Amino acid sequence: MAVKEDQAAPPVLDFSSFWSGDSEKRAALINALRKACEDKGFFQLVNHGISDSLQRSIIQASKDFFALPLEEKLKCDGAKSKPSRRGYEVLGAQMLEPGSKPEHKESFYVGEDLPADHPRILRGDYNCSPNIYPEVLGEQWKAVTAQYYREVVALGMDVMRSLALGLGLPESWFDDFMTEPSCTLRLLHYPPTPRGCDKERGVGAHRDFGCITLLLQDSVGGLQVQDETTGRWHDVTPIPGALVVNLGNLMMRWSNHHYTSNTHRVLNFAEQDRTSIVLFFNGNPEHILGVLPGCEQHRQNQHKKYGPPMEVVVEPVKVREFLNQQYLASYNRVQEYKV
Ligand SMILES: O=C(O)CCC(=O)C(=O)O
Ligand SMILES: [Fe+2]
Repeated sequence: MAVKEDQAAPPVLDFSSFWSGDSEKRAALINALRKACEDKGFFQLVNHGISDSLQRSIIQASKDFFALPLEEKLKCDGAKSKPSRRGYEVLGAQMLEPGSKPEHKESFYVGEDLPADHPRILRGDYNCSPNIYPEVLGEQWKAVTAQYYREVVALGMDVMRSLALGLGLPESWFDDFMTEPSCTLRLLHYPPTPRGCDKERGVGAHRDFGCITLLLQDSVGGLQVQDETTGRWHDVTPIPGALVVNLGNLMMRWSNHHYTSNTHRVLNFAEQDRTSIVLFFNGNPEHILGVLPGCEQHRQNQHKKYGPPMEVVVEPVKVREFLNQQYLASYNRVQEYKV
């Protein structure tokens, strides 16, 4: 395991202990996960079961797509498929940090691969639309994204089971919530972030909206997590083969701030392009969020002085409403942006 020089950087945890028959190792992992979730809600997982070759393939698939001419990418323009975001999204479409500039990233959204006549699509379920694929890249591209999607969603479910144990709940506690989960895979391309204006961002400072995020990054770097006590930014250094996992606001709210989401951003100040593959794991959109058992007492996060304001809301809310409000705000900011 890599020795980290930066003590504030997210811990690196070996997820194979979750599946091992060794109960001591498993308990030690659950304990380390719990601490990370209470502290910054950020950790890196190694030995998580997604093969190096699938990781290489999905990174390459992403690079192949973004290398296409703009007119080809625009054939996959997903702007019409809102609120189920699918397909290509141009540079500068989103703004997560109020007061920054529209973000210097382009992306491609992929959801569960359902046929157009699937009952969930016909019913108009939240985040259910047919995927849009770049025909020019053929069937193999589609197969790679679908396989990565399936494997990372399955891993997300096991991470949720480990988080349940960390909260003192049965391993299967989230299983109902995870039936027909609403998940979105986002391929992200960051050209070098322009210099010369301190408002430029690859992704502006934000906390994630949903339940958990599983992120595969290439070796370029640029992801930073904030110490919300001091305001200082710490690099989340790429570790070959590792997945960065972080908790979103949904998990923070549901756990009444026992588990926390944390502010992060991307500044690609390298001279090269950066690729990341992000899975937003959100659970069933119709699920109603109350407060998790054992978390009834609100946990004060008074040490958090930086980052977006943190509302403490306890009225039950549906997953899809909770997510939608946050997505809309991040896109509306670009509409309201004045140069
Ligand atoms: O690309 C990354 O490393 C992070 C992206 C991110 O934070 C997000 O999309 O929410
Ligand atoms: Fe994020």
